[in-house]
Amino acid sequence: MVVKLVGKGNANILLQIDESGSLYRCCIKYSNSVNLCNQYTKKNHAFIEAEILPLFPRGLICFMELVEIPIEVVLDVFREYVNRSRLSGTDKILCFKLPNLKDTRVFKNTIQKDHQTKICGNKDYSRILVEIKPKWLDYPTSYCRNCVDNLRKGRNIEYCYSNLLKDSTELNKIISSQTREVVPSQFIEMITKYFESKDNVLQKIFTAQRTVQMRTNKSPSNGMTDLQLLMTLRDVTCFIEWDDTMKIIDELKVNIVDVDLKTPDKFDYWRHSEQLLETYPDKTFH
Ligand SMILES: O=P(O)(O)O[C@@H]1[C@@H](OP(=O)(O)O)[C@H](OP(=O)(O)O)[C@H](O)[C@H](OP(=O)(O)O)[C@H]1OP(=O)(O)O
Ligand SMILES: Nc1ncnc2c1ncn2[C@@H]1O[C@H](COP(=O)(O)OP(=O)(O)OP(=O)(O)O)[C@@H](O)[C@H]1O
Repeated sequence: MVVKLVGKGNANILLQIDESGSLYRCCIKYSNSVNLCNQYTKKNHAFIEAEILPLFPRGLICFMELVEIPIEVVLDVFREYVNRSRLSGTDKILCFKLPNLKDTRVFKNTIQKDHQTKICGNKDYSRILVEIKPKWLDYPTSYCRNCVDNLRKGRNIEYCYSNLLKDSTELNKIISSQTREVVPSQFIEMITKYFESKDNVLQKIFTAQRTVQMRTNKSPSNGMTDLQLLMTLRDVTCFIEWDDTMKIIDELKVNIVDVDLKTPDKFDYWRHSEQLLETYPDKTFH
């Protein structure tokens, strides 16, 4: 099978290399060295097992298996992102094998899309996939970190997932009226019930963020490690899949992805962002 690039972020590419229904998520963080990418992937896997999984109910973090693949298999795509890969003396790529949560052959219709929310549907809208990036649900500032950050980045996003956590009517702003015209009413009913429930994914992420924040306050000596973990929890993506056979909210397929270890070299970026946010004149409170 021809290797296909099915997703790309700042630090990873997602490849389809077989018909198994799985994807291979390869690190491209270190564009000059496959070895460094492999070392990071190994460390990242250990971090996810030791630090992330214990913070969440079983099954909520997307299942990821650490696997090795021969570099030849993916070289054609991979070499566009990681230079000199052949010269690094490495013949294997370490990556995560994970289920494909957004089969683009199925979810062909993009119904709504902005930086924090994507809603896609299959041909007849009997399956709907919602992809969200909720960001900072527990924030230490008096102002809302998400809203002010979106303002300073020039994004016109008029809702906030930290608001949805407190008030389920925020969903009226998140799911647009055009979307409501297209998707089945059963989907709207179920997703509304889901976000009204105390067990929704936002509550779980909030609890994880709060747990780590409190631990940091109690023993600041863990400083950088806990900050890295906290920043990971503030940058996750969630997939929520509905189909028209589902009767109760527990049947929704919910997965959290992108729970990668943040590296200490991001510290200056975080400090700089914090300064920009603190001095940003237009604050939002809720
Ligand atoms: O700090 P922020 O809020 O700007 O978050 C960055 C994200 O910005 P956004 O959420 O889109 O506004 C940013 O997202 P985008 O690239 O803008 O889609 C990344 O997720 C970045 O993480 P990393 O450097 O790829 O590990 C994120 O950096 P981290 O702060 O999570 O390290
Ligand atoms: N399991 C999955 N199945 C299908 N698509 C996925 C899956 N995981 C992620 N994606 C898609 O691939 C894109 C990039 O993947 P990912 O978020 O892992 O990259 P990243 O480099 O970590 O991103 P970022 O730039 O946020 O750091 C995501 O935005 C998402 O749309």
